[in-house]
Amino acid sequence: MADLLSDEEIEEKLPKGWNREGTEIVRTYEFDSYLDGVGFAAGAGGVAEDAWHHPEITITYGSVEVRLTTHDAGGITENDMQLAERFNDIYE
Ligand SMILES: C[C@H](O)[C@H](O)[C@H]1CNC2=NC(N)=NC(=O)C2=N1
Repeated sequence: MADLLSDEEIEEKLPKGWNREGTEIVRTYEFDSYLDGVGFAAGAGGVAEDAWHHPEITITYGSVEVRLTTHDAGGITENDMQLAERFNDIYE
């Protein structure tokens, strides 16, 4: 199981556009259409399933909020950071 990251490590490792909120890291991705957001969420879901590490995804009109934490560890680990980077790769 991945180890919890320290406060300093979290700040240092946060991928572009992501912020820390307690025991989670969060990013809201903006889209021109609702269905673009749905498509992004579907892709993110596939990447998450491959990684066996699952985010909370909230789809609204024009944006998708993604929240990551490592439930097994009770906080933020390297697994969250790596998946956040992969979500950024899908988006960019
Ligand atoms: C039993 C199963 O391997 C675990 O529940 C996996 C599944 N997906 C997961 N997703 C997240 N975000 N954190 C976990 O600790 C986690 N653990």
